[in-house]
Amino acid sequence: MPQHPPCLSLRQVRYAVGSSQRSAGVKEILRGVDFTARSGEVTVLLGPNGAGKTTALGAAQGLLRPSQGTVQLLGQNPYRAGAALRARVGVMLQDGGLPQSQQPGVLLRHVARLHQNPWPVDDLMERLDMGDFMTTSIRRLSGGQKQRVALAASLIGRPEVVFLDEPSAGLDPQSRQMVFDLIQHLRRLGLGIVLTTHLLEEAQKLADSVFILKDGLVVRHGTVSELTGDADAAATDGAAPARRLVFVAPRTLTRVELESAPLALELDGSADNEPGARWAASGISTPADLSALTTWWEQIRLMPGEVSFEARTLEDVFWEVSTS
Ligand SMILES: Nc1ncnc2c1ncn2[C@@H]1O[C@H](COP(=O)(O)OP(=O)(O)OP(=O)(O)O)[C@@H](O)[C@H]1O
Repeated sequence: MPQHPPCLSLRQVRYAVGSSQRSAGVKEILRGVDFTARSGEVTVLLGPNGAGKTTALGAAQGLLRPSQGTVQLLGQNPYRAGAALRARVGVMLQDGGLPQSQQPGVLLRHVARLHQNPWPVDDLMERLDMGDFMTTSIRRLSGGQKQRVALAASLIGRPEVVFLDEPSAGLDPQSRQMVFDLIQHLRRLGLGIVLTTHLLEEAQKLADSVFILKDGLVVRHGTVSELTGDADAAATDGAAPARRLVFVAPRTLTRVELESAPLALELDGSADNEPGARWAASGISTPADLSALTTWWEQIRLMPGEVSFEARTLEDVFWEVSTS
């Protein structure tokens, strides 16, 4: 399948603060970041607190000037570009960036008038179910309502690229689904969507491509399947990164039985080794590992109930990266 064209690229971007003259010295926040986002795709930037996500997005939007490296946003250097480029880019401001005394309807109609071909306010209002609070001042809105106003404001100018910072933080499941649907719609329209989130389940569902940042460097990137190992498994002879298998033991396992297990076993959410306890076997990456486990069940005459195989998730990958 042909790849979509890049709408944003960071190449070996470094960003340092401080001065060698000061006692604190120079602190390098970005240490050579490579990042690409494509039109018609959702690109998710993940990373633990302090990894450098906000700084990288600041460089991507032209708010910061990298100490080294290049940034191209819609083919231009965003730090040098003027209003014409800014009109083609949407940025979702966090709550603090919204004018608190305004009503959402007044704000969105005002912003719409600043653009040549704005997204119809009524359509956005409907897609984000904002009808009930369009005439309430922003100050009085709930956190989730403010989130939706901020999202609508970032889209009203029909940008080609949109930066969404935690777009569904604090939303109830119904509102979150609306935001999901809107993001899918934006993707179909061909926008480049750059998203940061701490909700890894959301990232897993939405992302075409994921970049994980740690200590100012991209430590992993790829599609969700590539990162969780599904793609490897399909491409090779079935070997994949280690997974977990959870089973319910209908009886207590003896110490001797546990010691003879071919793989590391641990209780999974059950407090005691008693009938009905859930056990997890980790480190399963080949059919031979599975076979060793079933052979062991046969040897100890155990017929487990509820066997389930847990696929690796983006959350597993994130934890591996964060704790390594
Ligand atoms: N101007 C600055 N001066 C000194 N340190 C800074 C500056 N800007 C950022 N930092 C530090 O750089 C690191 C990366 O910050 P950044 O805000 O980019 O991280 P983040 O990944 O967005 O974190 P979070 O998930 O907590 O928002 C942090 O340790 C932060 O304290």
